[in-house]
Amino acid sequence: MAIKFSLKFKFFAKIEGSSYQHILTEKKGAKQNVALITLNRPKALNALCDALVTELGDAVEKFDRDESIGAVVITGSEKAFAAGADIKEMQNTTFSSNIRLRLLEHWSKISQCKKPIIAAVNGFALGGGCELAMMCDIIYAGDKANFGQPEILIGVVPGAGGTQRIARSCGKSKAMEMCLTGNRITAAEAEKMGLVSKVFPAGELLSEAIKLGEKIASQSPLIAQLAKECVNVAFETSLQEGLRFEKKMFYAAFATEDQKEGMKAFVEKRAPNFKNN
Ligand SMILES: CCC/C=C/C(=O)SCCNC(=O)CCNC(=O)[C@H](O)C(C)(C)COP(=O)([O-])OP(=O)([O-])OC[C@H]1O[C@@H](n2cnc3c(N)ncnc32)[C@H](O)[C@@H]1OP(=O)([O-])[O-]
Repeated sequence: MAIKFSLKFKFFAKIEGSSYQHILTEKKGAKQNVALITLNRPKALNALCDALVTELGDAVEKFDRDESIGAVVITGSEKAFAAGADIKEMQNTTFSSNIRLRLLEHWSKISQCKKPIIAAVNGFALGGGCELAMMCDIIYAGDKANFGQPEILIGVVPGAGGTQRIARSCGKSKAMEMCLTGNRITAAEAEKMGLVSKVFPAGELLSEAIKLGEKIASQSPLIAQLAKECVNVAFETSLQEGLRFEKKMFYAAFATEDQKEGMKAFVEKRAPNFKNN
């Protein structure tokens, strides 16, 4: 009985976010349908230590399963979104311990989320921080943000998608320049090269990101999930395969009640009332 109670309590506490040490979680927006996860390790500029990434993965997974949530926002502080993986924690690991302990495997929980994730980036987004932002679906940046893959400066290569995601979304030359020099780019440059969707004054960034989350959360969650999957397929397959996949998803949308409601509402000149069905 006692065991049952404590397990139940632990589960509840985690959902509320109170048991997390390195992140804060809350629900935002007029309908409380946007999850906000704030990286909160200020002394280390939100360096992504193993414990932080484990908590982040756990929170993302829980919000992904929470039917009241339609979009997730991940942010940091005004000084740093995240200054990279934790160098102090990594410095003495070895090739064999990396394999044995499956280093970085749990980072993939973020990109496996079915719901749309928005990165709201102020300050440094370096190394693993830049890679974390790129695991999200949309990046909004504050005007003082800067992005970079400085791994080469400390004798390693990016390990959580930097070489692959920059190359795919911004082309070879930009990816090579960032990964071979470790140079940082400004928010304006990141916007110009398509890494970032929009740039806002730093103080307005979070509210804009939440507003975007609310807009996404007001759509059918079911259809938003399909749309996210379709866009992601573009990064993983040929154009013909991607077009075929998109067409199948388009056909499949007609099996949902939300498609019927969406089109009916258009014809009746009213707002749709999506049921996630
Ligand atoms: C995931 C797969 C592959 C990814 C690999 C990577 O990401 S590799 C990493 C790629 N990233 C990088 O190479 C960037 C490394 N960071 C920097 O270059 C600079 O900190 C800065 C330019 C971001 C800010 O300069 P600033 O003068 O404004 O601030 P400051 O320097 O005084 O820092 C304040 C405190 O934060 C600490 N801390 C900061 N970052 C990390 C970290 N990643 N780790 C641990 N700790 C870190 C710093 O030690 C200090 O604590 P201390 O010693 O006082 O107890």
